[in-house]
Amino acid sequence: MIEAVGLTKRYGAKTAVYNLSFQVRPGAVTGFLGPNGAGKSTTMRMVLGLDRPTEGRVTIGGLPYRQLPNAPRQVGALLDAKAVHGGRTARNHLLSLAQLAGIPARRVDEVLGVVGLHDVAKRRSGGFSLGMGQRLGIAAALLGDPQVLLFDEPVNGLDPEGILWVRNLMKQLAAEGRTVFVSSHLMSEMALTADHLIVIGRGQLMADMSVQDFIAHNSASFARVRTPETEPQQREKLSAALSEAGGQVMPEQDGALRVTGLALPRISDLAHEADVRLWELSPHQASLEEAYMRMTQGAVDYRSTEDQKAGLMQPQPPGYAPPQPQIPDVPQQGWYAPPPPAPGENPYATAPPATPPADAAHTDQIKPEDSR
Ligand SMILES: Nc1ncnc2c1ncn2[C@@H]1O[C@H](COP(=O)(O)OP(=O)(O)OP(=O)(O)O)[C@@H](O)[C@H]1O
Repeated sequence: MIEAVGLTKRYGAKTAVYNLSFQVRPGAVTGFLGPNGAGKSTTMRMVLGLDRPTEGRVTIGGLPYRQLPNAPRQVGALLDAKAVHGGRTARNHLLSLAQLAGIPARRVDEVLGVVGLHDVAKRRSGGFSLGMGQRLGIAAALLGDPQVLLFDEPVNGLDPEGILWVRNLMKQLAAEGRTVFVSSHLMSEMALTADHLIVIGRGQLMADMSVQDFIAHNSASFARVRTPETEPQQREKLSAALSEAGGQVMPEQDGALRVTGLALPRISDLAHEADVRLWELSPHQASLEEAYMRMTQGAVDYRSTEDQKAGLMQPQPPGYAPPQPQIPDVPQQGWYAPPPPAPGENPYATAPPATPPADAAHTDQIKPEDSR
């Protein structure tokens, strides 16, 4: 288990990570999410003893990384796939790492097979594509058969098949009982890969909860209602009637109304009573990506001046507290090669969207999009 307590890192006047406390448990994939500059890499570097915390501490299995006996056999990491000697072959790169850590050479060939680089093992890594480089970095992380694995943006530069492969690899490693900590910008990818999420913004903890709970808390449902564009007074009339009945009504960019807090049949009845014609009345569910963007909106350092989603930030409801994670007790298994997708199978198929909770229909300033 990785445990951070009050972790803080300052670079001069810049606070990269502030008072961060979390646990990353074995037997699960924990996604580490945050916008650019949120402090994900800094946190991972502190976990790996590459940066010293200004305050607080972070331990792996109860010890700081630097005090772990034979650390490369206990902890594997991919931080920067480009940090390799480009003049060396893939095999020689891994061999040199293995020798430093006292790992037998046969393990090098094993991990080359696991990441699918066996055929290019004798090629210089300097000529590798971004995706091949990522695979080599993952091979290096797996070399010591470690119980704890950290991956910083492992799907960067990978094609869809590579992304699916990484997704399966992470899940398999966790199913073997390992601790898997993976950073990403992409909620959509993490929602498919991770069991648990730690979200940070400007170095501070914003959420620490299971993916299931994140979906339940954030996939709020709402209705879109549209009246004839030629009769704006109808829209005003409907808006007033819905608000009076306790709904939260917000205008959408295309002239429709976004309504939360009222069921669709009730909206229909109220429109009928107000003698307002409807051109659209449709159910929608906020996407997880939007919920994540809303959560981190106030903590984005770098934003385009064209940003369409500015102003979508909503505070968490009063008394909001993330629930404790539930980690499955998965027995340790041996090594494996992740199976390729079966012929004809859609390798990009996703899990069905989760059902929102009954009380999820609260005010949400987000765009109408379905799916996770
Ligand atoms: N060595 C350093 N010296 C000064 N500032 C730093 C240093 N390393 C990181 N920072 C700053 O700390 C903040 C957090 O950076 P970090 O790289 O940890 O974020 P991140 O979440 O990994 O971002 P990204 O998703 O863009 O990789 C940023 O503002 C960054 O500029």
